[in-house]
Amino acid sequence: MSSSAGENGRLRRSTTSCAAAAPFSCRMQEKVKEIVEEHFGREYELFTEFTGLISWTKGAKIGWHSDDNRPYLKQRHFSAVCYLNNYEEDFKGGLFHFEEGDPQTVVPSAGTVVIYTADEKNMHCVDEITDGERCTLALWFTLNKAHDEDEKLIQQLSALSSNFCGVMSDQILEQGGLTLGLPVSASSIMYNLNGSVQQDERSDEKSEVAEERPVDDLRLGRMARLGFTCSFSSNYSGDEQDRPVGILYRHEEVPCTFSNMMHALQVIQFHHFRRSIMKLKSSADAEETLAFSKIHDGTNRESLGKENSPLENTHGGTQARRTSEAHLDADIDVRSKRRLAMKTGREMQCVETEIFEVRDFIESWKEWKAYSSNLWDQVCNFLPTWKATRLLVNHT
Ligand SMILES: O=C(O)CCC(=O)C(=O)O
Ligand SMILES: [Fe+2]
Repeated sequence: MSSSAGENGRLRRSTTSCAAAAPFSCRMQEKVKEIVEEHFGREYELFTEFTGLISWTKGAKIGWHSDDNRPYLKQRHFSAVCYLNNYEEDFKGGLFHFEEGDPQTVVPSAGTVVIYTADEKNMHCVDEITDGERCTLALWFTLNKAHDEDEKLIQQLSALSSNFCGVMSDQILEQGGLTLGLPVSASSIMYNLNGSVQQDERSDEKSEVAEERPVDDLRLGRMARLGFTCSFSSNYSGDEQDRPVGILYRHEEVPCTFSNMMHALQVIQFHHFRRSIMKLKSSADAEETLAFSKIHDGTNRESLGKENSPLENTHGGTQARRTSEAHLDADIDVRSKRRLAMKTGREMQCVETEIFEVRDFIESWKEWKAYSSNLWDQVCNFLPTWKATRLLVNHT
């Protein structure tokens, strides 16, 4: 880990590994808090006021502001933004700038954390995202214990567990218990950084409406990005947040039911994530197969050149290309060839993401259920300790 202190009490710190990739990481939170405490000489004095996993997509930006620039944000004393992916590689635009001092510009890269005081000494902005998705974990810290987000979460989980204590986690999930109980993140209220009108009131500059239709509800907005919409049962009279929903993928009904919108979004996002992992694995397999085939028949794929790549052939190539493919055919089976195409062909990759298999989605739905059921068991397990210490600490 390297770090350098700048003027204005800022620190920019880079880690060599990306611990931030773990989505629900208390450890990450604690680590960042320690860094902030140490840098600002506030050891053991800070409480986490807000943690948000934030996705910035095309059109999103934030103008010059300080992070405490509203009366209801005055409890924010220190800010930390952890970058979870890479400028230029994963998204375009989205540079972070301080109005003055050093460093003036921060180039987001996975594992880098920028920390600064939340007051007007550190006015900053983020350039518009012009392509891709920029992912960050934003944290604000406070000296005021009354604004400790851990304590609020513990209270909510306690209330939930007292309703469902002793009930099988599976049944809780069936009734929507877990998704109902987990707090709707503040980010769904504060941020809708999808290129539609920016809802963050802290910024005086509103971003332009991009070509996407403005979606007020972040959950619906995120579903829409992945091709899904919600269908609501008409005969429901309860709280809107708890309304059971069905989903459609590109107007086709998906045969799964969800306790509420949040639950649907969780499964959809998990499915998306699971598919991307599967793709990565497949392409790694294909690479291995290819390497094996090179050893086996002495073919050097590089020397075949782009014209001769098997990918070209999947798009209907010339006879010459086919000949090269036939050469490779000796060792690469049809499945591996498809995988290889997925890895090397951007065009092909796009086509692949369009393919939606209901059976695959149901698999994700089941896996998510098992995951959240396990998570619930852990919450129940740790809750007594959390309540006693009034702190969510990592027990693993
Ligand atoms: O994502 C960033 O780089 C900074 C975000 C920011 O300034 C904010 O959320 O207040
Ligand atoms: Fe900010």
